[in-house]
Amino acid sequence: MTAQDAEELYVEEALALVNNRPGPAFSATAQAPASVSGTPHAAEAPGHRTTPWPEARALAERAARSAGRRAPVTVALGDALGAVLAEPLTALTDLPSFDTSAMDGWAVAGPGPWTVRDGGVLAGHAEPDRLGDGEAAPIATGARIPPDTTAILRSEHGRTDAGGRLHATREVNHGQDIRSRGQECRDGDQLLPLGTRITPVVLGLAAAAGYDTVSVLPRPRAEVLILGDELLTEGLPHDGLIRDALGPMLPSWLRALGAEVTAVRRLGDDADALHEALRTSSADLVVTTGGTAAGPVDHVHPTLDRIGAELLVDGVKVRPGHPMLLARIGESRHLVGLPGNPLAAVSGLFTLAEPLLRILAGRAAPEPYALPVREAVHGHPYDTRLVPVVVRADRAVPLRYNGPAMLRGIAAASALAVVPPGGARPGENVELLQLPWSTAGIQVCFT
Ligand SMILES: Nc1nc2c(c(=O)[nH]1)N[C@H]1C(S)=C(S)[C@@H](COP(=O)(O)OP(=O)(O)OC[C@H]3O[C@@H](n4cnc5c(N)ncnc54)[C@H](O)[C@@H]3O)O[C@H]1N2
Ligand code: MOO
Repeated sequence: MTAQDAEELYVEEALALVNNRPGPAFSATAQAPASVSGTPHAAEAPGHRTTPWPEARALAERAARSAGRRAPVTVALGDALGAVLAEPLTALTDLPSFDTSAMDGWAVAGPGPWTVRDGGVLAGHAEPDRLGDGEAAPIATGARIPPDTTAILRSEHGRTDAGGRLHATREVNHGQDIRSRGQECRDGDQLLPLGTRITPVVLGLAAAAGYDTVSVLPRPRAEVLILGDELLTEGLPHDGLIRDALGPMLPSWLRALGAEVTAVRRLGDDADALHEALRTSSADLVVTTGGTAAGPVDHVHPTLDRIGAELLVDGVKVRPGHPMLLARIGESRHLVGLPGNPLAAVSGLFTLAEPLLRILAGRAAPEPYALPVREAVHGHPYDTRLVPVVVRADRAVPLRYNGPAMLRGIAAASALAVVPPGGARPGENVELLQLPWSTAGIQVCFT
């Protein structure tokens, strides 16, 4: 271990300990460990060869762009949620497609009182008979308007007299409560531009506008390889073995980022199995967990070397997660190596997987979002920190239990705060990376 490694490990440990001292939930202590000052450091630690955090994200975007534009695919509406429109959504019909009643009541012709015709008009029925002047017909919301109707009288605004004639209890304006054909759009109008993310509402609009299928950008296919002999898939930890926390977490997270997850495989610490998996995978993105550091069974680097991969990012100036990596492993195919520590893996998801998948999936970048921190947040001397926070009264409140191996903080968080080297003072604005499912977020989609 070099002196620099020792210092970095010390800083990590110190930060985790400081944040884990007993205290009220959702509070961060303002007390810094002895070696970590709150003063921003512009300088880098000597010998640092890793990529600055913003640059790592830009490199991941660039890697995805280099993969080229993928041919659109046609999918049934039921399979389109979360995908991105490859063509503008153009109305295939007028909406409404016929003049229709906006209310339950009577279709009336001319001024009242009216003679009420026998037999009402219901939604989905054939075109009703023309109304004569002074005539009314009971009508349901969504039913076709009889020709020569001048207004709809709501059921609560009409009464019939002893002679069966209908009187209005309110003034009746010409055309009232008639939704006329084409009010929302005309056949051929552009409803949504190319590149729109398909939300549940977009599915509804597409169906209303006559679509059975839509043309979308194909979802990038992602395969997850979980490395580590120490991992259990069930039961309690025992004898130095621990539960795999990433296998249950990553597939749905990757889907939320726009990927189709084709496989989740557990390979242990077997270098040949990893080699074979990388050699034979056809996924656009392979995500590995663990094995990124330089330990005796950390096989990711040697295996990338063995398959002739090009390392685009080899370590990032971010805590946690600094050993994360990005490599090109084939024509338009990439690998993101997430560190094994679970919060470090989350950091890798935000730093490398999110930008890469966002560009591959054709999604728009999230709007930059910043809030003041409620209290001081310690910084790393040289690296960016990603710290789980909750938003309370327009302040980002740092959470405890934010050590690299911990998920307890982020499980309660709505965002990760991007804390610059040197830290953030109380009230200082910090960028927030929203969790895809956070209530304040706009990107909730797990399919
Ligand atoms: N000499 C050094 N050692 C380490 C450094 C370093 O700079 N020099 N960095 C440390 C940091 S920071 C991290 S992060 C880890 C990254 O290690 P790896 O990516 O090689 O991950 P592993 O060694 O396989 O595992 C680390 C840790 O995480 C646990 N783990 C792994 N997979 C899972 C999983 N699916 N679910 C839950 N926990 C998992 C594993 O048991 C280890 O405890 O390296 C440090 N070392
Ligand atoms: O700090 Mo490591 O980067 O534990 O994630």
